[in-house]
Amino acid sequence: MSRLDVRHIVVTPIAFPDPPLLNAAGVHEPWALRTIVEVYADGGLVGLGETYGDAAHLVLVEKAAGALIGLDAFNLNDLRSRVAAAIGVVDAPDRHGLTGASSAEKTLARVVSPFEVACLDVQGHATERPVADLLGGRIRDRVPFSAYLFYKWAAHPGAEPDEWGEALDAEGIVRQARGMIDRYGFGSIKLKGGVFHPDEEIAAIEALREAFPEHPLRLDPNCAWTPATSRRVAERTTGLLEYLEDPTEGLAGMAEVARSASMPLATNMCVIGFGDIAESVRRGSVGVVLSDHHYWGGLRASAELAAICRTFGIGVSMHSNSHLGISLAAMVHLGAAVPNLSYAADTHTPWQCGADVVAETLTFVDGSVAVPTGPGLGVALDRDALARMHADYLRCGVTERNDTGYMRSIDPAYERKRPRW
Ligand SMILES: O=C([O-])[C@@H](O)[C@@H](O)[C@H](O)[C@@H](O)C(=O)[O-]
Ligand SMILES: [Mg+2]
Repeated sequence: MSRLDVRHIVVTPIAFPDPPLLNAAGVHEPWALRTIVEVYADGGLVGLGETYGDAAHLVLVEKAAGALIGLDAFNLNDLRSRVAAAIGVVDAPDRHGLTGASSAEKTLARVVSPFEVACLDVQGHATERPVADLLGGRIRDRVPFSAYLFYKWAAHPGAEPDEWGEALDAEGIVRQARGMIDRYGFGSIKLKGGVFHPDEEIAAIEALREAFPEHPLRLDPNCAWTPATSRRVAERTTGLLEYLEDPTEGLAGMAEVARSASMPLATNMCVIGFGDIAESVRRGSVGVVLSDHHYWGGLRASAELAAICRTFGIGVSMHSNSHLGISLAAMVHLGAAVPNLSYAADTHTPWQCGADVVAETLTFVDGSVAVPTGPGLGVALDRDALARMHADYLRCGVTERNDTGYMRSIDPAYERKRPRW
């Protein structure tokens, strides 16, 4: 096949309603932001990508798009070089800090990612093969996800309650788990912690264990605890958790906790780039890495990460932020092709409350999503939804995810602390 050149790229920032989910940084704003990338190539082929919508990131994505015209959609190395040259050495951190520290390397990876996914989608359409085949071929036909529970308010201030209702204690969390498992069939459960005193979050884990004796459980406080608190929680949750995610900050702190914890420690906050892996292995900081193609540089980079983890006997799962159906499809293709996806992946899909930018959203059956068999990612844009969500972006007034700022607008005494306990 001859070259398949990129002719035109459309970058569209969008917003969709987000429930008031609580975390260690504050609370989700009423709108979540994403950016949708459409890459048009020779022969009328189009590929899709999805990424963050924060203003500083959007500027870089737009800059990169301009540099990719004429790129051969099969040359993903050239894609990375062009993006690097277009944006220069720049660090565009996210404000919430829930995906760990920022760096120029991570910023570049974040900007490359949606274009890489879109080019793989183009390649898939050109070859009439699913993206999973381009990543080495599917090892599984269905990719398992976990129920991702959040403490939450019933509604944003002044708004109508959302479909999930309030969850501010163990009883509310068990109710939420039941609703999510009834609807999606998830076979494992993750609780987003770092919101209440660790004793309350341990009580929620104990209540989940009682209500769901067979479901593997995880707890993720996003580094809200000191190493000493983390060790205490690890001891009290022995036998309850399949892994404890990012209890404390940094590779040294995690290693200190890992030395006494009976369960593996997982992370999407301290091993966030290839440069972190050697030190993590040397220190024994983590037993599971949650890959995320949005900030590891795309699907191929995430597959490389998984191969390195395999070498060192480190487990692999997938991290999630608020996302829509293009990202879900990308995660499913990656999950299908990674041999050592050792844990069910995270997803925020239930929190979208049905909103999507793709025409036919992939569905969960028994907690898993079937790997699409059609060409490319196997999802198509719903153009009316895209236009509606872009209009929402323009009118919603949110240009950057700011969980702490939003929380402070409701409770001026709120302070962001890491660690808090
Ligand atoms: O959506 C959230 O509030 C999560 O806390 C998210 O931003 C984290 O990045 C994530 O889910 C995690 O696993 O740390
Ligand atoms: Mg996490």
